[in-house]
Amino acid sequence: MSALLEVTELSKSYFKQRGLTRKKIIALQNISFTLHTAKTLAIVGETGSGKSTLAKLLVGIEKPDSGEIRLSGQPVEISNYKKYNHVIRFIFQDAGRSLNPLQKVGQMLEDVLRFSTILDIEQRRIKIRKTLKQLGLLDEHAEYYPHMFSGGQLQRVALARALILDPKLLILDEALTALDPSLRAQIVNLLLELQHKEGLAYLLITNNLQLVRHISDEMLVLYQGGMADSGLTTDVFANPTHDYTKKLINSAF
Ligand SMILES: Nc1ncnc2c1ncn2[C@@H]1O[C@H](COP(=O)(O)OP(=O)(O)OP(=O)(O)O)[C@@H](O)[C@H]1O
Repeated sequence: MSALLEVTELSKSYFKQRGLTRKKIIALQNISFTLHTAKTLAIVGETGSGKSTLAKLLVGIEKPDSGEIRLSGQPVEISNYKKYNHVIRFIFQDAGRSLNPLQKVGQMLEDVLRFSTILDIEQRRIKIRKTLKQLGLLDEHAEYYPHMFSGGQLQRVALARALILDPKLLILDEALTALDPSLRAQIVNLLLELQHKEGLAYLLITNNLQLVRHISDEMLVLYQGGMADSGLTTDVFANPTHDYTKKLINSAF
């Protein structure tokens, strides 16, 4: 069976203008990993290590300089966003608070379905109700504006927007960081339940090592754009090889 996501030798650099010269910044260098259905891979690393760049390459916001991304065995074509935005969805830090304040939740979900599916109006209505329910929200929440929700409910709404297209992979870029611990625990439980029921895979970008140890099957530690350590989470925690990983683990526990 081929992997859900296979990333091979991915590299990306940026150029920053400094006066008259352009400075090359290597954001990612030769990153490779594999993610299987219903599994969670954590990406950890200090600020500037390339975590967000990796997420941007995976969802097609940025183009790699070299390397390959394969989804279910097929190479991803960055230009064909609509084709695979069903498969990979992205949810970022404070996603709940970045929802359009002037749009009711039902309308927001309706827009996602109208843009990306061929469902008719009745099928869309059913799908919206089903998705809200899946996330522990009510039918009437479709009529709510974002400011009418609590923090935890808002995060669920953001998840509803990400999950309504039945993706196979959800990228969570510091998506749980701003939540208080009890709310985070609730959302983590919900994510694990969805993974179990729907076979969702998660790519979790975070520096919360407790969370990494709790929910990720595998982890990849980035250091200055390169791979410092990678493998089963239990193995990396037990036998970190790179000094940065050792420091990170020591400082967290
Ligand atoms: N659009 C850009 N133009 C120039 N340099 C960039 C750009 N985006 C990222 N970089 C640089 O690439 C490197 C990696 O950045 P990236 O945002 O991926 O790191 P990160 O690990 O996600 O950091 P953080 O945790 O702060 O978000 C950094 O040196 C950053 O300054």
